[in-house]
Formats: sequence, C-alpha cells, structure tokens
Amino acid sequence: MNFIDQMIEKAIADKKTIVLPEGTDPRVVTAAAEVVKRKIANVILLGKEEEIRKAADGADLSGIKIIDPENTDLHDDYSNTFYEMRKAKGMTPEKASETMKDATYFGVMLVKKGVADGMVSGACHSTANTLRPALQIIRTAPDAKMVSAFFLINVPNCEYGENGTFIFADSGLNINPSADELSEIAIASAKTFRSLVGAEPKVAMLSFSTKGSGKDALVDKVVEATKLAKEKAPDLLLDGELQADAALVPAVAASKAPGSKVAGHANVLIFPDLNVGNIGYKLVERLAKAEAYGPILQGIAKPVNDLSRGCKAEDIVGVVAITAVQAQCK
Ligand SMILES: CC(C)(COP(=O)(O)OP(=O)(O)OC[C@H]1O[C@@H](n2cnc3c(N)ncnc32)[C@H](O)[C@@H]1OP(=O)(O)O)[C@@H](O)C(=O)NCCC(=O)NCCS
Ligand SMILES: CC(=O)OP(=O)(O)O
Repeated sequence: MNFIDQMIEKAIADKKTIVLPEGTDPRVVTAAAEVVKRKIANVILLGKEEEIRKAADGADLSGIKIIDPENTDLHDDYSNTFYEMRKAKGMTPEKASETMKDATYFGVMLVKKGVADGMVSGACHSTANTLRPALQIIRTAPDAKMVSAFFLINVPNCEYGENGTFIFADSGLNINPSADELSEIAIASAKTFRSLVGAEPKVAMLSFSTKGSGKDALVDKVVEATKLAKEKAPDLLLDGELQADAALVPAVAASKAPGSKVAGHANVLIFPDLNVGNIGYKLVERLAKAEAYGPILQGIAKPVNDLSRGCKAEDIVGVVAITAVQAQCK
C-alpha cells in the first residue's frame, strides 16, 4: 500500500474533524465532498453557503458543516480570545473583531477552541498568509523549539529513499535558517518520518559540497548544522554535508562519501534554505511526476497545514488525511 493510502486508512480508523477555510474554491469543495464520502474525516467548510454551493457545481455536500465567519454566533467569543492573546502586541478589540471575519484566522481559531481537530488551507492563499495566523494563535508545541514545514514526496517507480517516499524540509516556512535552526529542522523531520512513514529515517544535510569538496560560508552553515544535529541526536542516522546525488545514489556515495551510513540511502532531505527547498520540491513534483503533500507543519501545538496554490483536489484529500492522522497523535 502506498503512503497516502496508509494515511487514509489510519484517518478512517479514528475519524477527526478538519476545517477547510477556502470553501469557495472548487478544488477544495471537490476534495471536501470526497473526504466525507470516503469517511476520511468530518469536514467544516467556511464561507457563505450560497457561494459554496455555486463552487460545488452540483457536487453532493451532504454531511458537510458550513460556517460563515462573517455571520456566526462564535464571532464575539473568538474575537475576544484573539484580542486577549494579542493585546500585548498592540491588538485592539476593533481589529480583533475585523480579523476574526477572515476565514483563515477564523479556521485557526476553530482548531484552537477544539471545534475542529485540524485545518488545511492555502489552495488560494499564499503560505505567509496561511501560516501567520497559525503561528500567532496555535503556536509552537511545548516539546519543540520552532515550527518548520516539510513536503511528503512520493516519487513513482523510484529506487531511492524509502521506495520513492521522502521528507523534504524545510520547503515552506523558514526562509534562511541558522545552523542551529537547521539542526532542529533535521531532528524534527527525522522524528516525523519515523512516525508518519513508519521507517528508519536516514537524514542528509544537503549542500553543493560533499565532505569538503566545496568551500564557502554557505557550506560552513551546513557543516555546522550537521555537527550540532549529531551532538543533539547522537543515535540518529544523519550525515552531511552531502550533494543530492551522494545522498541518494549508492554508486555516487561510494566515491564521494565512502563509509557514510546515510549517503546513498537518504530518505529525509534537509535543504540549506527555502530557495532550494521550495524550488527542489517543485522540480521533483513537476519533472518526476511525484505526489507532493504539504507544506505540512511540524513542531506546532495542533495540526494546521498548508497547500500550494498549484494543488489539485486529490492533493487536498491527501493533506486532509495526513492532518487527521497528526490530530490522532495530539
Ligand atoms: C510565515 C512567515 C510569514 C512568518 O514570518 P514572520 O515575519 O515571523 O511573521 P510574523 O512576525 O507576523 O510572525 C508571526 C508569529 O509567528 C512566530 N514565528 C515565525 N516563524 C516561526 C517559526 N518558524 N516557529 C515558531 N514561531 C514562528 C513569530 O515569532 C510571531 O510570533 P508573535 O507575533 O507572537 O511575536 C514567514 O516565515 C514567511 O514568509 N515564510 C516563507 C513563506 C513562503 O513564502 N513560503 C514559500 C511557499 S511554500
Ligand atoms: C508551497 C508553495 O510553494 O506554495 P505556493 O505554490 O502557493 O506558493
């Protein structure tokens, strides 16, 4: 069974409630109908019912709860909670009330309040506008130092990684992580790989250099991050700095990084910054026709996950299933 079918099976076994704030996007409505039909999760769609029905174009919406953030009894309570949380940062009651009419903020608050177990958004909003409300309201989990974002990548007919399954991180949130942040992203991604994929993580700290073949401050950061990650998690199979071919291909690893237990077998790829992390996942998705689910957040107190604006309805179904499985572990 492939990765996403496993996620769907797990989600069905202990059904959670997921809010989808972008209720007027046809891909989101199609995905919502599919999720409910297959009993993957209960769904709350946000928006005006009339507009959601228009976007559904006749699709069956029975069993889906609809809430209009601009017209709901929950508004005053949610605005007040948001004001209390943010007043030290200059929030006013008026601004909080306006903000809670925004579907993304309102959806995150549904998760905060426990009405929904998780949220998936980003089909028609930028990542910054999707993740900022989550970082402000849900915040970092008590056992994490920071929030980061990964893609679960499934490459068809691929002999590398875990039968073509990989985590790529950070591909969505942290723009230019320090060496210490990079080490945290690597350790968090390994933990996530073990819990979601159920296999031993082998973490490659990627660079344009393998074991000193290139010299630059950009390489130094990855070398330092590798050292810090090894100190913090000595039992982890983690190595760097490695080029992508040395990380993935055993024959290349044998010549560029002989003796490495990770080189040639990596299934968790840690990118040095968001330029390469985001470009890298999109190249693999489009050129290798890989399934790409994410950006999925790790280190956040409750599951909130993003999408690419280029996503398809089936990607949304996959991210909803992953979100529901994350909610089972909270
Ligand atoms: C998401 C993003 C907007 C957050 O940036 P920011 O400048 O820190 O934004 P804000 O200051 O408004 O941050 C909101 C809150 O989140 C917190 N935060 C930001 N990054 C965080 C992280 N990685 N982990 C935990 N908390 C974080 C901030 O401390 C802040 O908390 P506060 O308001 O209570 O002080 C920014 O990191 C970003 O634009 N990332 C790239 C997104 C992107 O374009 N991706 C490519 C497409 S996938
Ligand atoms: C994840 C990502 O790159 O999002 P978008 O394509 O919406 O910018």
